[in-house]
Amino acid sequence: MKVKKITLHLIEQKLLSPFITSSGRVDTRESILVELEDVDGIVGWGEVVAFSSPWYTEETIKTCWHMIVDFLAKIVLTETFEHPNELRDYFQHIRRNHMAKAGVETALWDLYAKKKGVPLATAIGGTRSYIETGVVVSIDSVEDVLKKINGHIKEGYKRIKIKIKPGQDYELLRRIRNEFPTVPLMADANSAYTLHDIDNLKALDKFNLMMIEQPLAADDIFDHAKLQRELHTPICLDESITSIEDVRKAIEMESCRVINVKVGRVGGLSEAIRIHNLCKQHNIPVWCGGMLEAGISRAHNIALASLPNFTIPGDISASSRYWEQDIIEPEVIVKNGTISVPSDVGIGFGVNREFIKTITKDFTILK
Ligand SMILES: O=C(O)CCC(=O)c1ccccc1C(=O)O
Ligand SMILES: [Mg+2]
Repeated sequence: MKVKKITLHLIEQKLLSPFITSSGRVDTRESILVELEDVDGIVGWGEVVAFSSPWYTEETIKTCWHMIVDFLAKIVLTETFEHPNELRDYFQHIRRNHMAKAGVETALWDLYAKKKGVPLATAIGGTRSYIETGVVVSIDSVEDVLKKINGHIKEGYKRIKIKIKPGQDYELLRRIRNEFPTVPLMADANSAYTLHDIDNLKALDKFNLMMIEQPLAADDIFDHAKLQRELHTPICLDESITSIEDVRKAIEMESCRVINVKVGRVGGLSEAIRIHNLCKQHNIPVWCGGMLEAGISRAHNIALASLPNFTIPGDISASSRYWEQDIIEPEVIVKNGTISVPSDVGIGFGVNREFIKTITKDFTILK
């Protein structure tokens, strides 16, 4: 593959409803769409999933724009690639900046699959034609959380994830379990607790949660190992896992029993696949996390979740969960809690350029 042109599209869309976690709130969502065009005129699409402010990781839309324009683009435009895995080595001397790298790398994967004439899911070794999926309810009043859960169960989602924080945990979960005693349920704390809260966290064991996601600090695997020894509920790591090396250490230390894989957080699909493979060897189930994304990242997630060790429904909801209109065609629909893995080449969805134009705030062309 020889890329001759990179177009970055900075888009902004309003979420249908604000998304609130213990560490941040999102009302409008900026994203960078990465369009790679090769010498034969074939186009691959990626999406940078960083937020406008650094509440979830240290990256922002602006740092990603800077990284791609000033460092990553040059590598992609200079080198010739046989396979997208090679990009990982070229990017190695640039530290971190995983979401910027992933935006470019996933576009190269789409291009690669299109040139091979196969769906992206096939190109990465996916084995499922349908994926099971869950949905996330953000922090809200107990009454509204119960109402939303009820709606999502009716929509068919296979698993409900709620956001918790100190003071909005025990009572909320008690009320949820009262009304929905058997629904597959998990809680995501986005690092809102410390080991001082250990008794409060142990008290949540009785709600039969599938897992508790990232209770402790975003860069920690040491305290999580201590906590996991005290909890019956499996811990799932999200923020703490930024690479396969983090996974190796977390498994060895027994810091968690489940891992949330996000392509952007770990720097691309190649790293996500390696993480999937390592977890499979160690019988650690994985699931695909979400980033309130637009359709291109959603399509990459669907392909990723078709790998065999993605055995737990992920945060890959329907386009209509967050958007009035998605940037891809057709939009992603959830039927009986499942999404079908597309059989068209590459990401398997069309990209709606006309709609993208109407939500574009800035763009740049790099050659
Ligand atoms: O539905 C989604 O896209 C995922 C929602 C979600 O939980 C989330 C959204 C943005 C940033 C971090 C997280 C998280 O998994 O912690
Ligand atoms: Mg999380």
